[in-house]
Amino acid sequence: MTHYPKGWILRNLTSEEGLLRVNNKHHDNGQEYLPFTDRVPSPCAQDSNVSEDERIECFMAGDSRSSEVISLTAMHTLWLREHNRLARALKTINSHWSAETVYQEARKIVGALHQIITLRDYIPKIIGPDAFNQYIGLYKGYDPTVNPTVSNIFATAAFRFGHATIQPIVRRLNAQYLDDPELPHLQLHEVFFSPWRLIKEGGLDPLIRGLLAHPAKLQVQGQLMNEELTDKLFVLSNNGSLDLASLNLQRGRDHGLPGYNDWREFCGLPELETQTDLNTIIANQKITEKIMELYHNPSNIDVWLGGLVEDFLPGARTGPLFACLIGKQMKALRDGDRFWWENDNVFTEAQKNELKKHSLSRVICDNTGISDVPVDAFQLGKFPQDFKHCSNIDGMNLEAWQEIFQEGKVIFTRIVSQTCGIPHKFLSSNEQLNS
Ligand code: HEM
Repeated sequence: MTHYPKGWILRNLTSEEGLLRVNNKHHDNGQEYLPFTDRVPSPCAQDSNVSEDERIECFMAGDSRSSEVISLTAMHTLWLREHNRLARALKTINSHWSAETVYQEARKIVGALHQIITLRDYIPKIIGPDAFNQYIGLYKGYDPTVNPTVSNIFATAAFRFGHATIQPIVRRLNAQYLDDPELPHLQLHEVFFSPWRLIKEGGLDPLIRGLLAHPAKLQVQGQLMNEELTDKLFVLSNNGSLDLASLNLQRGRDHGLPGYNDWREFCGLPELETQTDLNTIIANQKITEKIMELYHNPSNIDVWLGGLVEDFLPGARTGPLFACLIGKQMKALRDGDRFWWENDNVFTEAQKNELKKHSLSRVICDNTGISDVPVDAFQLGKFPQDFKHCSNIDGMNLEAWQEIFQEGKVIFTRIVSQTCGIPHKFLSSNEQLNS
């Protein structure tokens, strides 16, 4: 697997037309599902009301965790559909393209969309505008001296802040964004490795509506993680129930992560020596008391816990330490990536202008039966006032990927100017294709 955010979740599933393989047994109102794993019977949970021959196996995707929870499966499925939608559209406008070219070009666009959605739409809301400017800032081009490897501290502590943002309840909503009596709320543990609930209980749409119209769990210092995750977590490598908080702490120790204060120093933040110091960054005194009782000295605090429990920065969902660690990682992933979507000669200017128009909401509109979405899928709003019909959600125009033939040969890639529209500027396709 690669470190870069490029949609690698979709790898290794190609068919002959440059499409990703799909499920040939089940459809979601005519739309595609991920294929099932070849290893049957798979360990995924089954509907207890049906017989063995109606088994729904675990899905197969580029990431073995795609069936962990059905909301994650829904996102994998959405991107599978987006790849195939793009591949079909690209083939329509470039009928001379081989399956390999179609696959690579669709994959390249999906990779760019992942980068845009992550860095433009998601990360600023997590670390806040100030930390975004401080640690990430504007793109200035590829820097070959930057190592973009995902760091131990990022994967084992900082980005696991997400575990405190998970709702214990999974909601499925109807087209009016209301609770659907036929699809009652589920406890999170009821959707661990349960792909049957996606296929037999309404498909993607109700689940994605639930994600769009309900907030992530607000992380509060008195209750960082919900009990569905600390008492009832199920993973395939273990038969019993697990505790994700313990896993995170133990994983940090397994990986030899330095302690909380060391990482604060790494980020240029003041070291904390006493409970009074701790209270300058953790408002809740009961929590700092408890932490001191357990760890005796702030330097002993496990970095995942210390980072997680800090007061949020303004406009952020993390405190200063995780904002720094996530910000630095995101900058390295961007600046150290030769194929970053904004880097020179990766996409044409016209293609970049089109890519910028796209969003997660547009991907949802294009690949589900959902007709109303918020303009920004990461910004919580109320239905209907904060939602727009899909016909009003901007998206990219794939004409910027159309190759023009002259005398039977591909000579030009059309560059559509975003600002003035016409006249079109033409460049040699050799200069433009980077597949
Ligand atoms: C219901 C939702 C989720 C479940 C059940 C879940 C579960 C897990 C589990 C079991 C692990 C492996 C723990 C270990 O053995 O060390 C893990 C790792 C991880 N999780 Fe989650 N997770 C969820 C959501 C999230 C979210 C929302 C984020 C971030 C926004 C996140 C970030 C991570 C990261 C960065 C790792 C480490 C991955 C690696 O190093 O390969 N998780 N998660």
